[in-house]
Amino acid sequence: MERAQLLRIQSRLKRCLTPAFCLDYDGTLAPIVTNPAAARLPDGVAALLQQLSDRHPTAIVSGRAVEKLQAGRGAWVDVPGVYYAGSHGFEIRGPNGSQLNYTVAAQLLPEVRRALEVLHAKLAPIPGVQIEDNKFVASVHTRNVSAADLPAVDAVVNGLLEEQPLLTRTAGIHVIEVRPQIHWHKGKAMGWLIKCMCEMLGLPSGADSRKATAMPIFIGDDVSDEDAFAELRGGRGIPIVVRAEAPLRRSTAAELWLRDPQQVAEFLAMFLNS
Ligand SMILES: O=P(O)(O)OC[C@H]1O[C@H](O[C@H]2O[C@H](CO)[C@@H](O)[C@H](O)[C@H]2O)[C@H](O)[C@@H](O)[C@@H]1O
Repeated sequence: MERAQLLRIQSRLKRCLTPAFCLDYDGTLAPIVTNPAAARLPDGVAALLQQLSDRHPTAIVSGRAVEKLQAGRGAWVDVPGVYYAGSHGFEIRGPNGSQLNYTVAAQLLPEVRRALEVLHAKLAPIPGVQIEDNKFVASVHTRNVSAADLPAVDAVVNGLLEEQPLLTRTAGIHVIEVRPQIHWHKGKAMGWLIKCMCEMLGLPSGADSRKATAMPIFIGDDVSDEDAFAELRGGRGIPIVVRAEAPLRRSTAAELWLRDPQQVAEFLAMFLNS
């Protein structure tokens, strides 16, 4: 990260007690891989998250279902002090053993289950399609689908939404996602999480005092992260996009830039050495 960017961060952090880290998973902490089921944290990153969460409020805000990330056999993050907002924020959980367990739009879960069944049945004939169950979100991966077949995938998803208007579609990197149609996203989830983290850590948590308490640092690489970046513009936080190339100003609401997950890890490590 350039010196000018670091100075901007330092001057914003001077106005509050602590940074609050909200970190996307795929493409931010874990490098992008062709098989969505194989995306894992690089060596050392779980330890880094542990140390970070010992000192500062720290959360993973991801499109993945919380179960895949949080704890237990085979969980991909499994760091005791970390908070989670999974399924793009539809499910929020506190660290292992905490009581915080909040879901948004639980009444639409049966709709998402039904959508998964329909997608499996109708997309099975199209080579390369992978369907991932992210609990509140049905993710249709198109990375391995030929360009000629993409319109057919689109048509199936649009047909499904005609039958299930309580759901909507969003787009990510080679993925179409079907989720509840309500005004909730990573940005809203981040705001709620920070309030909860301040409360649980005994930090001032009222709407006004929070501004001087926790300064959100959101790092993400994907379309859904833009909702969180937008909430933090204008000094309300530190929105950082992860991209291989420096982003054009209009292509993101983020104000700062890191190149890849390795730079993200280096950036986070800085907060342990300062
Ligand atoms: O919010 P995130 O944690 O970034 O999750 C967004 C989506 O990430 C995953 O898909 C992406 O990463 C895969 C593994 O590197 C890659 O194969 C895929 O093409 C990317 O779109 C995840 O599988 C999705 O369910 C998430 O919504």
